[in-house]
Amino acid sequence: MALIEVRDLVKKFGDQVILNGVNLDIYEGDLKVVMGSSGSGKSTLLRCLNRLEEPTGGKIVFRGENIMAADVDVRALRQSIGFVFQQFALYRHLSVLENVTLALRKLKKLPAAEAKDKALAELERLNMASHAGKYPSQLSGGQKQRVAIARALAMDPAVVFFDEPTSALDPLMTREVADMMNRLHDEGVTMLCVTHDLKLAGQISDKVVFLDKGVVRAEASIETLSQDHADERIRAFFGREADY
Ligand SMILES: Nc1ncnc2c1ncn2[C@@H]1O[C@H](COP(=O)(O)OP(=O)(O)OP(=O)(O)O)[C@@H](O)[C@H]1O
Repeated sequence: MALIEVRDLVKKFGDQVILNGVNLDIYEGDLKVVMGSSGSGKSTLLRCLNRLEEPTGGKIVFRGENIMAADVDVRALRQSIGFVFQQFALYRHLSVLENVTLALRKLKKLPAAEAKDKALAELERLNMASHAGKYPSQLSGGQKQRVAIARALAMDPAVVFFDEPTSALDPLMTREVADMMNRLHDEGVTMLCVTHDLKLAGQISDKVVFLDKGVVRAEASIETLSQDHADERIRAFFGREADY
């Protein structure tokens, strides 16, 4: 059984149809990448999956539970989904360690010492423990993103969502984040990443989902999508300067 099953998902804003029947399965251990042109609804899809947006129709089943049901525990749902954003979303006035500890104290209600140990272990996992006492302004973009990933993982989520995690990063730092995501994939962490960064997609995933005009148009390797796909528009989209 898939960890997340998306069936015929529809999302409209007024009479603008953004998602028009999306079908997608995410299995435990997947590192799945969703690509699509700007405005194709990638972020909206992620936001429907953790109920930050109210879907207009269709079905989302998460760990066997219909999360569109009226009585779903949205707080618990959000706690089981880690989120990593383009702009890192770290608190500037808190140290790296405090940034990772905060949610463990506030949401998981861990005692201070336990929260600190857990946070340090996650920072260690992301090769960031030696930076624990620094502030975000003292870190490179790639390092900030690794702290954001450590913070997401510290909550022991069932899946981590990434929304354009490398948009603010140069190619070297993108590689750094991609390497880390690959390592987490090897460790069995389930991840769903939306991006328009072909480099990142090529570095982290052998299967890419193409979202176009509100539906999943194709799911295949970038090589297949760029070279062999029958739809010329898909070949053109994935055939862009792909020097990954
Ligand atoms: N709260 C909202 N109200 C109205 N329209 C919205 C809202 N959120 C998103 N949209 C519209 O939905 C469409 C899809 O937006 P979304 O951010 O999901 O696309 P995207 O594929 O993630 O784009 P990008 O790659 O540019 O981030 C856009 O046309 C956007 O203007």
